[in-house]
Amino acid sequence: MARKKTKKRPSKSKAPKKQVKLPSLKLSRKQKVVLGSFLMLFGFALLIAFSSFLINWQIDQSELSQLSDRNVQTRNWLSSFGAGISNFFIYKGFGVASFSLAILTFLTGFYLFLNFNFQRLKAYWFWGVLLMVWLSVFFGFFAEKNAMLGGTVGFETNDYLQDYLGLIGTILLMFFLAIVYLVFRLKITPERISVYFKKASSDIKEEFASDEEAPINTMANEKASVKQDIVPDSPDNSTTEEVVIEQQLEPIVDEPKITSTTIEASNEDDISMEVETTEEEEVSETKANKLVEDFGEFDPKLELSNYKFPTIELLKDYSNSGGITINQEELEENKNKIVETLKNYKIGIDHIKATVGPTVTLYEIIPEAGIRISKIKNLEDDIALSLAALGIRIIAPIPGKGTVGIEVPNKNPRIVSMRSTIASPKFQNAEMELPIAFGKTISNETLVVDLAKMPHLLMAGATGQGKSVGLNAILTSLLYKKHPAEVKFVLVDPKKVELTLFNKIERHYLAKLPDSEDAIITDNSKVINTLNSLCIEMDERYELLKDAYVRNIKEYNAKFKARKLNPENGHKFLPYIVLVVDEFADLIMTAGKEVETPIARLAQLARAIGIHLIIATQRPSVNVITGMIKANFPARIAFRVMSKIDSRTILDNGGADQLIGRGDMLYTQGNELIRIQCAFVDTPEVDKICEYIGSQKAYPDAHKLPEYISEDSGTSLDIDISERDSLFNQAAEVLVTAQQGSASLLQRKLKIGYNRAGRIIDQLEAADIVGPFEGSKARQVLISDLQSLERHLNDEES
Ligand SMILES: Nc1ncnc2c1ncn2[C@@H]1O[C@H](COP(=O)(O)OP(=O)(O)OP(=O)(O)O)[C@@H](O)[C@H]1O
Repeated sequence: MARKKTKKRPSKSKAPKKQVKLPSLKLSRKQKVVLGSFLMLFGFALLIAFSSFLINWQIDQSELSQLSDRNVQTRNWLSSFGAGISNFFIYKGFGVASFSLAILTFLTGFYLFLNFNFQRLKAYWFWGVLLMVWLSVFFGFFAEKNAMLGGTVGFETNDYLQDYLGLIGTILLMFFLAIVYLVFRLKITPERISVYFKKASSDIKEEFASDEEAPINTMANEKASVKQDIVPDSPDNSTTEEVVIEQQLEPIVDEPKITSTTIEASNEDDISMEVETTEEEEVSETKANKLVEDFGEFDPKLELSNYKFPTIELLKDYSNSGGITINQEELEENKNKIVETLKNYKIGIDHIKATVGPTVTLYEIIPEAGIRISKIKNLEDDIALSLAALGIRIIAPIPGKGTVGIEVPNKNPRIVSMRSTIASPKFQNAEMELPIAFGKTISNETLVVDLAKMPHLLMAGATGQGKSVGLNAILTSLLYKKHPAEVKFVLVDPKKVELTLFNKIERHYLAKLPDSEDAIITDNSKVINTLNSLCIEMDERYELLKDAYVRNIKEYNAKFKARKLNPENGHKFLPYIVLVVDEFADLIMTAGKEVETPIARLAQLARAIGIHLIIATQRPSVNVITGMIKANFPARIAFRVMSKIDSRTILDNGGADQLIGRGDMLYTQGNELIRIQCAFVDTPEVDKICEYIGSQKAYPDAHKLPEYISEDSGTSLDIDISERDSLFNQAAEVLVTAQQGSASLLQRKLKIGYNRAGRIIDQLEAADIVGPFEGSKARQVLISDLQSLERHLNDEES
């Protein structure tokens, strides 16, 4: 199997190289302008020549053989040149379909002139040329009436096809090719056509309905549409093209239904009484189903529907730097050494088996009957010393197997390329929320894990042992699998160099505070605001989940996609948020508790609502990785560390001090330790990926995190009664009457948005009217009735 793979690789890598070479012909901006102008004018000239050829070709034809003669006069508007080139393309070539060549040439010039991304142009050429050939063959059917229509290519190809397939066969083939074009290029499918017709008919019905009952315009008849201006990402951003995307977000009516009955008076003295019962309508399944039927499921990716995931060719193939070579001599030598060493300690071996990994080989030993494994375990250090090689790790016993494992580093370690892990079927077919391809295990299997299940990751390793490469591997994995609508990164990089490359994908994948300029946070003091803002985001998301009666982000998003949640009530599609903190030790040293508290809070609570933390540190000392942090980060990665103590701090186990560095790592998700060779992704590769993503159409701005007002200014705002929301008193009355401290109740009763309701709740908390946030439960209301509320507010004012 492994051999097959290595054989395939060279052929795979050859094909893309050809593709990459084409655009690598780098032109300066000036050259592009000159060449672009030339091509535009040339395209225009072709258009003129072709048009005039259609009118004058019969007259000019006799002159064609003597075009080089200066005295020969042609009728073509571009004279001999026009007549010659048109004859070549139209008469001898593709007939009238050749006009597409003129248009494509013009377009190429236009793209060069304005320095647009060539990605789309390639598609124009591909489909344009195909369409030209098809049209030419199609017009070949009419060659007898007008030979000019299909040109020689059209006529000959048509003739050739008819000889083999007959007229009907050729027509069927052409029809089939037309379908292929419609489906792949114009994306026309039966479902789309039926949705279009259904929408048209419902629009007409609505039109009639609104004419008849114009005044009773209920919410259900209104259509909420999201309009978004998208700035195309030309490298210099000099031009702005406005694209309007409309997505039907029809609200689901959940207004209370009021029914009233009247109890008539039985005799004259009696008074009749009207009884009103209010019944809250449930979110109707059928209504949501109908919306899904009409408009399809909500598609969060629609805004960037043309987004293309980075291609595997952007990653380098390191497979030639070694391949899996089984060095028999080395294996034999190590085996003998192990057998001899153990013999010195009077441990006999029954059976020994070797598994060759990318950087280390695992020798699995079954000791002779009667030898207790605990004996080997006690001799662990002595055996390691006797084998005298860096990176030896003894696992006694291997969990679940009852054998003893000795890991010995290979003389020629192999680089595990990111390309090979990304291309592995395990990663490609991973049905995970946030799949990460870490690298390869000792048995050469790609290890793919779900960050969403971890749910947070702690990473440690001495300097230069592969931590930054590891972080890049994680981020790269997510970039290869997740659409910009599905995941956002918050990057904290005090070293200011490691993560800056990701700046290029700011408007696709990064999230930042509303008032900050840079998405990547390099200033420690700003980290505190961001962490607190994430806590607010977390609280808001919990409220949304509670309103939607779901337990986690996955269920919430599924419900939102099925159009069962009303965007008018603040519901929205929630992307996952991955917070990456490089050099956590540095942060703790400068900011201390202020950072630790929100991190611990996020780590404790954020798993259900899709915020995941990855924290990396060089110094895994106990004052950096405190008990509170450790307790909430069950998933840990250790690259090589300098001491056994460090290894114990990070893994609760030794072993990380025995690693060999360069991406050799131990991974645990709470139970056993797995030794992995981390996938290697170099800075230029990450740069290329970011460049590829960054050059595509983006969102107008980075994803906005909620605004965080730091504590000092926050309390002054709350204490300052004059700055309270104008609906503050009304809101207090609503909550005290209902005895329920929920933002969604305020939204419904006061008809306000989610953010405003959240702000009012905060002000109510500051005024001691409602209690603090309690996770999934509603807040407690601290005042029992309206009279007490009035007294409370009066006391405050005086
Ligand atoms: N997975 C890997 N495979 C092969 N070589 C690696 C791997 N990871 C790291 N290396 C090698 O180790 C070098 C240092 O790695 P890296 O920059 O990730 O270290 P670091 O732990 O982040 O160091 P620092 O903490 O100082 O930033 C790399 O330049 C590379 O040559």
